[in-house]
Amino acid sequence: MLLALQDLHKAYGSLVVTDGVSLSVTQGEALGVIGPNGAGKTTLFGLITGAVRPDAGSIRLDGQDITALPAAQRCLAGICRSHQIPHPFEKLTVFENLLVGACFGRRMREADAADWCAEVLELTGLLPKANRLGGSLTLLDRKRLELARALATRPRLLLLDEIAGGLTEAECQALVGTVAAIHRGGTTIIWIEHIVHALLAVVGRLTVLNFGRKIAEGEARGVMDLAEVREIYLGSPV
Ligand SMILES: Nc1ncnc2c1ncn2[C@@H]1O[C@H](COP(=O)(O)OP(=O)(O)OP(=O)(O)O)[C@@H](O)[C@H]1O
Repeated sequence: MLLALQDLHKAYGSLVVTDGVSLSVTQGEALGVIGPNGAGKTTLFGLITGAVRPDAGSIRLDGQDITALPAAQRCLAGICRSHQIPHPFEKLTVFENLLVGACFGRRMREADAADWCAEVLELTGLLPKANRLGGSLTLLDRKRLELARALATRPRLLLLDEIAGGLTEAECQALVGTVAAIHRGGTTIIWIEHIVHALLAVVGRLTVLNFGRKIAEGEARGVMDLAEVREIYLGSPV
């Protein structure tokens, strides 16, 4: 098992955001996470990356307890995420943005980092924009850069937070192709996404959260067909 979350709890005051969530991801798997706004999906990524400390429960990577490991150490261990709202280093070029990930997020030597970042630029379609400033990009390219920066850290476990939102259908399809290629390359992925058809093109398994609880999990299309999921998530009782 690559990642195992056991009975995680997190509350902000009286607001319970993560309520006894357990889940496991095997090496090479692609898992989708869906749920209504405020269900606790992004908080789950915070817990996995170390930005958010759980009130109770444990997180294991490769069987090792990393619950108390700081975020930077988890990145070095191979866990990296993208954020829902891209925040590139606006005054650095696209290539430099990636170098930061490779050199500081993974401590690659500069020459290795440059080679790897060139590969990531190619994979994410950003090669023609390598010398553009991060702050000058369109939404699609900012989203690509957000994904590319995470990838630059050479993660074993890549966490994607709503990367398809706000894109046109053609842009969304292009992004799906990129994520599928990353997955085929052997990277384990957990993807939070509201654009369900994009998610289903890549993930084999789905976890559904509602009010901080896991309410369903299993083979992706089977989960989407569950009456409870359709009612809670799609607002359409069957
Ligand atoms: N640092 C914080 N302090 C207080 N409340 C928080 C904090 N972080 C998240 N919350 C609250 O926790 C709840 C879950 O937030 P979270 O962002 O995890 O949900 P989500 O499922 O990712 O939602 P969305 O689909 O809208 O991104 C929300 O009600 C949010 O306002």
